[in-house]
Amino acid sequence: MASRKKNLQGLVAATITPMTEHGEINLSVIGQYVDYLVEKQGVKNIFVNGTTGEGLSLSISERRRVAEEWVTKGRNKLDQVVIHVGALSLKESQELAKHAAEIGADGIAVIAPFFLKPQNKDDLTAFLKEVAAAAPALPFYYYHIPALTGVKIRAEELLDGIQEKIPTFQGLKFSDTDLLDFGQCVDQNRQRQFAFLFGVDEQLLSALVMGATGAVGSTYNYLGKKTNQMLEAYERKDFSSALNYQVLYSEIYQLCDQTRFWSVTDQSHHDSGVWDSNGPTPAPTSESLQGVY
Ligand SMILES: CC(=O)N[C@H](C=O)[C@@H](O)[C@H](O)[C@H](O)CO
Ligand SMILES: CC(=O)C(=O)O
Repeated sequence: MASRKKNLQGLVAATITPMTEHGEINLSVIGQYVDYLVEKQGVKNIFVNGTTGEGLSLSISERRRVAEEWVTKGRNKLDQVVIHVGALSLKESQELAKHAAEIGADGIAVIAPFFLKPQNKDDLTAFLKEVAAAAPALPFYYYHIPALTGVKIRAEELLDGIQEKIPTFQGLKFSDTDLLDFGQCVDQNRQRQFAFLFGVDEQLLSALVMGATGAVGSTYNYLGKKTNQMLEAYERKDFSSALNYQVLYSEIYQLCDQTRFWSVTDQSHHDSGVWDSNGPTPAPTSESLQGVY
């Protein structure tokens, strides 16, 4: 069984992967990055090697080293470190899951295989189950991001009966704008203590209404403090203040137009003195995530 740590809740920053100007992972700034998130942004949970961290553009060995460094530097400072271990190869995904358990991560997350894709819920569940089984003591999160994986199986359908197949299943990271699907996931699993982590930062307020228990996102790297204020406003039912915070995101969105969200995170870390330069990204592409959803 998964160790029943307290549920993952609140904000989770999807970390970017620092690189040197020569295209090597730059582990040396991760300690400062941890301190910055905790002290300046009030964010104590992280999601490593995901979309923002460009985990799928890193080699397996790089992913292992990055994960290890975050866990080591986050010890006694961060609440939870979740490692994304999804890969096209089941064996690689299992290797990363096992490694996450060995280094003492707090959970693993997996996206759907996105080239030769599972065609139905049973295929997808079978893949996830095999990965989860490689780390039987770690909480397991399914990372639903259909706009990027192309796997459109509804999360609500996937979650139906999932705990019988995957006993370590502990939650969903939902990166999609289909709030009907998200709301149904929450509603149909009220008896289970799953984490429902929303992943479209600019729509978080709407997802809170639908029952989100937390959020994972790239913008919490630099808007963590502000978003925590939005969560507090929501808690005290001050919806007009909460909305003001959410509206801020449309400005960020404009800033990100024609660029990559990584660049914005990188620039904010640069301005805050977390590092001098992030250098190139792992894959020499210029793809922008603007308009993914
Ligand atoms: C595709 C992508 O990167 N999604 C991130 C997490 O799921 C979000 O944090 C977005 O970066 C953010 O919501 C802006 O669209
Ligand atoms: C946002 C997020 O969760 C990711 O970058 O994977």
